Amino acid sequence: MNAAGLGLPMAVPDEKLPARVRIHEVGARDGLQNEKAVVPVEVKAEFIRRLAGAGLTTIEATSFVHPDWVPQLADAEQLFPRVGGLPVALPVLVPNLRGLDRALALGARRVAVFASATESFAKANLNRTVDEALAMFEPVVARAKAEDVHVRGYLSMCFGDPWEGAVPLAQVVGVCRALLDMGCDELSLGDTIGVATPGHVSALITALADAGVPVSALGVHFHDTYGQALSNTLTALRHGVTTVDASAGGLGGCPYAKSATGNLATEDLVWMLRGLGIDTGVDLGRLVATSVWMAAHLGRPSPSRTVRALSHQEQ
Ligand SMILES: CC(C)(COP(=O)([O-])OP(=O)([O-])OC[C@H]1O[C@@H](n2cnc3c(N)ncnc32)[C@H](O)[C@@H]1OP(=O)([O-])[O-])[C@@H](O)C(=O)NCCC(=O)NCCSC(=O)C[C@@](C)(O)CC(=O)[O-]
Repeated sequence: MNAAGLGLPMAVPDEKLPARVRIHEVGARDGLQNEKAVVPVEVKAEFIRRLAGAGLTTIEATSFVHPDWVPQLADAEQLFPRVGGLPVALPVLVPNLRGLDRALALGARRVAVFASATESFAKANLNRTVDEALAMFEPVVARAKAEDVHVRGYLSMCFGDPWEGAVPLAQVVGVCRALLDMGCDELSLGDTIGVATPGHVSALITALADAGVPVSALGVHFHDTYGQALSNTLTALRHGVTTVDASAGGLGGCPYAKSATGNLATEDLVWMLRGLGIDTGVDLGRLVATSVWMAAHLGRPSPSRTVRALSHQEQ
């Protein structure tokens, strides 16, 4: 499948949009953690190699969490050495010092802690209150920074929570500030259940900026439950955000959040950005082929509209 020569629309220059966007690819971690079947480690490694071959430069590889909590990623020790030598950034999730030790022992240079804006999700995902989870992350971030390891701070349920409903902006801003103050290099604003709309995205980024959070430190992480992920992304870009999380083929969800569906598909994102003349360095044809290949392993078609449109003869 070759996406070249498809008559892509001409880009109209828009000075509010960035010239380049960094895609933080989460398919191998956020995507595969939610699959019922455990994908064999060699297939995961090949997935990551193919994603790198398609031009993605930040590929979240796996999680060093308790294997009983996320059995789909229990093979982190086997996976990381298989891909660690790739010339791309390979962040991994670590909830605590035990997870950080495991990741550092294998040479990980980028880690992510994952906080929640709500008490319900903190309890479901980490068996902790919001404050207890932040206390658990503090020594993780301190040790990672001491070792010159880059730290991302995820913040889940920024726009709505399946148990608590609407999440006040001030609550989100407070946890973002705590993550930055403990030393996180960047934040990822998670719409874990995909309920955000563009006005809400605008309101949150404005509230964060008003609280002194630099927009350059923000990434966005949208799920596409209500079909809003691209509109939300465009809104974030207009506010100056240049890091966008996406999952190849739209794989994903979260095992500890009721109603979380797939992430924004990387192909859908790349299609939109190309149309806007925004550089990502991604070869869309190779990426689509990768998602078609992974869909075959999972035994079902990719939910990504772009994958379906560009590969209808192959699925
Ligand atoms: C944090 C814990 C461990 C607390 O779970 P806990 O049960 O409270 O654990 P604990 O601290 O009481 O320890 C119990 C045992 O687990 C061991 N243990 C403790 N930590 C580890 C570790 N890292 N690796 C291996 N073993 C570990 C520890 O050593 C101990 O072993 P024992 O002494 O009894 O033999 C657990 O809740 C957990 O692993 N949670 C992870 C959940 C998860 O990964 N969720 C998905 C990622 S978040 C997400 O997807 C959202 C995101 C990021 O995409 C953004 C968005 O969309 O919003």
